[in-house]
Amino acid sequence: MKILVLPGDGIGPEIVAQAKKVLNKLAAEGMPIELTEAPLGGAAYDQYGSPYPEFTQKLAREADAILLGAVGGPQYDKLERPLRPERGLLAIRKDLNLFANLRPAILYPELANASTLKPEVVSGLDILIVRELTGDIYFGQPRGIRVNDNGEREGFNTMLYAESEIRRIGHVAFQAAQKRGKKVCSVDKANVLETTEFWKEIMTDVAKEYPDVELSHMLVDNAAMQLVKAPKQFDVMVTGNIFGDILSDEASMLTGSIGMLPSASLDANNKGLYEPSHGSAPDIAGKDVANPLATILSAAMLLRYTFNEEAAALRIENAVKKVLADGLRTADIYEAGTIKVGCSAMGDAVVAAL
Ligand SMILES: NC(=O)c1ccc[n+]([C@@H]2O[C@H](COP(=O)([O-])OP(=O)(O)OC[C@H]3O[C@@H](n4cnc5c(N)ncnc54)[C@H](O)[C@@H]3O)[C@@H](O)[C@H]2O)c1
Ligand SMILES: CC(C)[C@H](C(=O)O)[C@@H](O)C(=O)O
Ligand SMILES: [Mg+2]
Repeated sequence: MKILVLPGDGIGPEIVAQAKKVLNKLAAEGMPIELTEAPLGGAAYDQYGSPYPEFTQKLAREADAILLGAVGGPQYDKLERPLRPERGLLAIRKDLNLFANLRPAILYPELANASTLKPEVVSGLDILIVRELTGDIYFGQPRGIRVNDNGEREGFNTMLYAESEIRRIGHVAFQAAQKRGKKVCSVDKANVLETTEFWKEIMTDVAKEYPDVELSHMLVDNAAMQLVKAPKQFDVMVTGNIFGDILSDEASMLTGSIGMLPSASLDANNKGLYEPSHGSAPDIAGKDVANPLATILSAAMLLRYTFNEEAAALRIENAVKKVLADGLRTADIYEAGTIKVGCSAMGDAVVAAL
């Protein structure tokens, strides 16, 4: 079980250290886990002058799975675009063909009051957002900033999806729905954008292969509204790269905090990169206050999806439930009557609960 660890920037090293404690505990019990480490993002730029250097690329290609913290920070925002940390993340996703991004938004009952929604609206929430991750306006060419014919500067990007890209993410979504609530909601902006009108057409076609799954379509603006109005109407949501980015951050708050939302980014063979859905949180970096649970839950997804270690994954998820039931909370999910702990203490508590 070759796992490459990419701590990244900001809170990345702090939260990844907690997930490593969990994996090391399983390794000490005999699971054949081998951890290696490399830089990605700003940390890689500082060391190698590139956000996705060859050193990291070689290890990433060799690994079975990758655990990432987060990348980015204001100190890198003035770099030329290709050198920015976020480009390193996009590059590794593309390089490894990690097109299927699974972002489960699950409300743990202990966090019902931490959710921004009323308990009756959100209790029992369990949505899986399936976000296409290697296409769309994130990668479409041409792109850039140029001077137009009127001599004025303009920025431009291209929203692009090939039929094969839509089909393969569609299959991921429908197959996930078959194992869950048997509903897929495909989110588009087909009333305005040809790319997503095409998306809708292809999704409708893919659905014919899954007669046991109900397909619905929703415009993205309405979907954003419905997520906060009545989120339990959703089972699996499938959408493109940019809409999925935005809707998954929105969905995270229904679960109490962005610090609770893990993710898996998979290729066609379940090689995967696993990371919390949040960023490097520069505002709280280095203070030992970040919530490491999204990263720890990402390690559980890693064991489940890449290694088929369902029992170990469940054990980690149950350990997280136990520490929440014991009342432990990082600052982002703290409420009166619970016990506030730091990032590292939360990691230790999860290991103890294992
Ligand atoms: N996958 C990634 O690596 C990733 C994802 C999103 C943003 N980013 C990058 O991160 C940097 C900061 O972006 P941002 O501020 O827009 O988003 P962010 O997700 O880093 O932070 C948004 C807010 O959520 C809080 N937060 C995030 N994670 C938390 C955690 N685990 N525990 C407690 N609070 C947490 C932060 O303190 C901040 O207030 C940018 O450079 C951005 O490009 C990286
Ligand atoms: C940092 C950025 C490139 C990234 C994205 O937009 O995909 C992040 O927001 C995410 O959600 O993983
Ligand atoms: Mg995002």
